[in-house]
Amino acid sequence: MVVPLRGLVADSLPLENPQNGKHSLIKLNCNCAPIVIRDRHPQRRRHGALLVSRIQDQTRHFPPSFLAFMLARGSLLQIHPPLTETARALLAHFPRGDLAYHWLCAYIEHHDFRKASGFHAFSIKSRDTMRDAHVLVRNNDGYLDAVYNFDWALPVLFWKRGWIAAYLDESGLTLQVWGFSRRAQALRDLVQEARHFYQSRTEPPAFVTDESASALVTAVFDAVDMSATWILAYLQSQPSIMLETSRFCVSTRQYDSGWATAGTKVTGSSASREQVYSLPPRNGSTHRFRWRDYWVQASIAPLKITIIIHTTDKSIMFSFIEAARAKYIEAATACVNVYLAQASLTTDSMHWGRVVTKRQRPYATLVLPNGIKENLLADVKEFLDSEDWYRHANVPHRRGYLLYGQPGTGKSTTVHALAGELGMQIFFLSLATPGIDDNTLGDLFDGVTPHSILLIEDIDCAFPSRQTHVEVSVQGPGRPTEMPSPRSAVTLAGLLNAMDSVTSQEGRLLICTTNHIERLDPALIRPGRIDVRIRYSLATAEQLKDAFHRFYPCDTGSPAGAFKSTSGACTQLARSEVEQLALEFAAAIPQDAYSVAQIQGYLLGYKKDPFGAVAHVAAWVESQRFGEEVRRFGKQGFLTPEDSESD
Ligand SMILES: Nc1ncnc2c1ncn2[C@@H]1O[C@H](COP(=O)(O)OP(=O)(O)OP(=O)(O)O)[C@@H](O)[C@H]1O
Repeated sequence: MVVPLRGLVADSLPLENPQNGKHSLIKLNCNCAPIVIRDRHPQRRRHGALLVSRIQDQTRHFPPSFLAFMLARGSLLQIHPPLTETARALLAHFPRGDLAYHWLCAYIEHHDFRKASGFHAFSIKSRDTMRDAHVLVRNNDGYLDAVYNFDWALPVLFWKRGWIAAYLDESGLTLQVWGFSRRAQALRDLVQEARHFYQSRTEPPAFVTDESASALVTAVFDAVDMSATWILAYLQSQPSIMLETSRFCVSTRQYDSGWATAGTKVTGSSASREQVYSLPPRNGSTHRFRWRDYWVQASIAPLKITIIIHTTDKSIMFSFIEAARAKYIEAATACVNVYLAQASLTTDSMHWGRVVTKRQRPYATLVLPNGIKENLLADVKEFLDSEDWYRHANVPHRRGYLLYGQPGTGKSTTVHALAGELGMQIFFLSLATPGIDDNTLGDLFDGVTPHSILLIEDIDCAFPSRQTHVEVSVQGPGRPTEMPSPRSAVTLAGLLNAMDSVTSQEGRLLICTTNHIERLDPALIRPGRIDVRIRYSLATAEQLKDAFHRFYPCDTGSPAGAFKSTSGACTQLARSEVEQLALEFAAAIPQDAYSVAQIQGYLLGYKKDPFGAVAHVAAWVESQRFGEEVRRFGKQGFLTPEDSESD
């Protein structure tokens, strides 16, 4: 039998009888010549003839490339016999990037691969280089897995309650469904099945680009925004990310708490102590991982992180972000994150960038005169709890504190301990940081997140106050006559503006520290800007005793609890003994003469030896006095500007 069908290329192909699965050879002799079908079985010969006539009939529904393909691979000859004249194809188009497009592509690729014959086209790569892997063949032997990339240059024909032809072009995926009836149902079933397959598959879906992911829920996180920090930390906690990538970025720098505690922390031992290093996701990398029931793709670029979740349900993205945030906060509760101002890579602006993580310092370890730390804590708590009151009273929900006094008296330590106690983060601002001026200062104030502390240390160093200008310019001989030049590009007016800014975050605490309150402009510390001032003095007798107790706890569980006795043996001291020693220690040191930092420095020389600390303290005090004398004596000939200021 000869059927004329021009323009198609074919050869000897097997014909499968769908009834019994048996094959017979059909000779298609084409090449612009009539097709010849040879089969000894009259039934099948008739069937073959019918098929070929259908080919002609359906030609208008198929793109030429599809027809060529079907003949080339023999798929067309597998068409089920009950295809009749009345059968018409149902056409369904799935635009590129639509979610159903992803389901169907993945489903067809997966299933077609499973029953692949020699006519299928695949490109095969090692897993390491894959960008759009469709079918992974796992070896689990530690070597790279093979990846078969389905080649969509050729259309696919398969049976699913009806014959379905699928082909891809620029616009998306087109399906043609044939059957006597219920073609729409066949299509619906296919889409549904593909969806289930997609959701439950264990292999990651193909990488998607921004355009092809238009239907998927996508979120972009600005690298300088705090949320990017949560996401990065969260990504690092996903073990599958670590499995998939073989290119690591290794860091011994202590990133933020999330990264340090997020599960992929790697520790290696050095001779003396354990070194911790982390493997943060690399810039320029893209990762796919399973999150709950969804596939997530994360692309990390220098300026942004893009998260694409294979779903159309926005609430899944919100849950993802919330999970990242919660995990970050949970990890951060054991630490205090200190954010530092950083210049932007692209613009002239500054933002809160680098994060330094500090171990929490228990608030109880603060050694301050009676009531100071308790009052401060109560005041801050009251402020944080009275947001509603501030709103109703139309007062900006902000509070300013000034901690002032001698160096080493615990001002910075207080802020650190307070942040740890209340689970707050610190935004540390040094007004002398290059790049910070009146313009960028406002952005930094605005960028402080609610429920955080904005800490400006040594606020007096940034610019001399109006009073200081006068004082310094009337100094006598031997003193610097010119005004000290400002060390910050920020002006007093700029700082006052930033403090008063209406856009500045609500619920933030501003804490400034200074060693020289007298140098501050009164406008800077007026109520409304600075509401509470706390003076830090040199150690009182009470603080001396407290400092001693902190060094030599009576708690048996504490690693610092075993001490050398007078005989040199290791022993545990009774509370009464420590109290007695603390009294002796405090009595030997003059009050208001030394900072807690100085006392701490002395006690560090007697870490396990409270008796030694008490025995040698008088000599230490004497040596300090002597040192002071020498310093004064030396001043006659070697007076420095710093010395003159401290006088
Ligand atoms: N009141 C204190 N309570 C507990 N520790 C203190 C206290 N004062 C000082 N220290 C200890 O001394 C060291 C220096 O303290 P800190 O930096 O808080 O002082 P400071 O007043 O901020 O000094 P500066 O004005 O020079 O910045 C810290 O390690 C801290 O442990």
